[in-house]
Amino acid sequence: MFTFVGVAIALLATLFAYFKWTYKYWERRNLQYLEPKIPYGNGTGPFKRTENAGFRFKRQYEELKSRGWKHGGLYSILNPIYLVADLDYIKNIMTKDFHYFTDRGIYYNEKNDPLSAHLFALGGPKWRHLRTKLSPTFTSGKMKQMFQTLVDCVPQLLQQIDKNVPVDIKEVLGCFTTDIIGSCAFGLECKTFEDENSPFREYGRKFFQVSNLKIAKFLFSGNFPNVARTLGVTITSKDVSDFFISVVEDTVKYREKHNLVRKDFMQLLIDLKNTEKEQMLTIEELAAQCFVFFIAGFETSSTTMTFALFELAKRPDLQQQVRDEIETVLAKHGNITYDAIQDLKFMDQVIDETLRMYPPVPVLTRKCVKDYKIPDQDVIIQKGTRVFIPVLGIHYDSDLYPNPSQFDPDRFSEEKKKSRHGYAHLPFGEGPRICIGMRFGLMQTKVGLTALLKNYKFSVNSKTQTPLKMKPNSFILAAEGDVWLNAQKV
Ligand code: HEM
Repeated sequence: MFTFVGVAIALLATLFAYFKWTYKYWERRNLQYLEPKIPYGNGTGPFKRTENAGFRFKRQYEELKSRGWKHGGLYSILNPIYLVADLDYIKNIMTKDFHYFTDRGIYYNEKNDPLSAHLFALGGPKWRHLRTKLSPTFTSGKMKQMFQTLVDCVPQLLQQIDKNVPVDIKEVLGCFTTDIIGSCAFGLECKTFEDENSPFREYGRKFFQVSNLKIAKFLFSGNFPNVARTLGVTITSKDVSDFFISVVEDTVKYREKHNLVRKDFMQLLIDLKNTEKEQMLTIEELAAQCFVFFIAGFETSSTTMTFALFELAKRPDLQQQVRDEIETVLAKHGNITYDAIQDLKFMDQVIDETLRMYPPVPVLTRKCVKDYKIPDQDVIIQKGTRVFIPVLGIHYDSDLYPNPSQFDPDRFSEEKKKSRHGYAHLPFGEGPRICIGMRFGLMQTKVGLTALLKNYKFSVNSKTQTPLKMKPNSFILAAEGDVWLNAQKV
């Protein structure tokens, strides 16, 4: 018994000493750091989350700035994290010196969880190859070709608003973007409005439901990716994975058998699969890319529309300004067309401001892939270090955006945009790893907002809990609970 207690104490003491030694890493590398706590460093454990991680990094950004630091060290369990506050440093990392930071440092496991090996997570030459091949999928020409598919989803959206007043706008818009992405990425009619338990909606929702176990897996695999791979840790649950892989297999088989060609993402991936000889895409790799378009594409745009409508519902004057612009532009173009959407300049400002206050991805990450010397500093970021860019912190920095909690689209007038640092607004990221679907995301957001604001006046219903709270356990910034709006026909 005494021996066991003795061994346990010795082990604990060794572990404690190891943590203490590790937590001197940044000191040894000559970088100021925020004091970590054993065992989670500067983070929180999976079971004590009371806020979205974006807010923690926002506070840490504010802490660095208040100390006059341009950057600083943090720890996630036993791993050093490099947190950047200076916008020029951020520009170097994301763009100028990108070749040192080509990877995102997100865990994936091709063998046990094939859907996790997608463009967002992949690094190195595999990412570069796919990115080059997939980029032509998102040109403005391709967006124009897909435009009608988006517009075709509008009548069901409007029907839903008519049927349900007050309306749970987050849910309705989630269905709208699921239908759009389902059609463009999988070439399928998801019919989520007709069947609220349609598998695309169900599995899409499930992917974003974050349990403590999922957070624990994420924390573990992010910090110890090699051990996690050896242990076969998976991020996508089996039913979600089975569903998406079988949908893709069936669709590819059907199209190839019937020589069916459609103007959608799926087709571009099939072409890639069939034309590439050397680095041919397997069906699983193809499914992973469809999956990421779906996952990255529906929730980001539906939350953006939700937050924009929520803010506009509180400001009838701004709401009317957007409506007036829609009327003028549609009178000129006759209908909701691709070109009409490009002319909605004030709506662009509203969306930019919404994405400033509610960036769906509140923290951006990179992984250093070769030792990098910070310009003008005696600090070297070692290969393998994860780099975090606190987007939410930057977006709420009152030096960049005075009175940051106020919704003010005027901040994004051409003149004001020019007067700010180019990296002060990062809702889509920047550099070669910028969101590949940005054009598509903006297009569906603008189509949805145009259709809704043209036809309805929105106000906040008393069932909505204000001020809005953000989900603590979510990878993206999303409202906790429903967002209920009153909709009155114009
Ligand atoms: C409002 C809508 C959207 C927002 C705010 C958004 C935001 C982002 C952000 C912040 C990143 C990381 C960029 C970086 O690290 O520099 C990203 C990457 C990505 N997004 Fe989006 N996104 C949106 C819509 C979409 C859509 C519609 C799609 C696909 C159809 C998409 C697919 C992707 C993919 C595949 C990546 C990974 C790109 C790479 O690593 O090469 N996103 N997105």
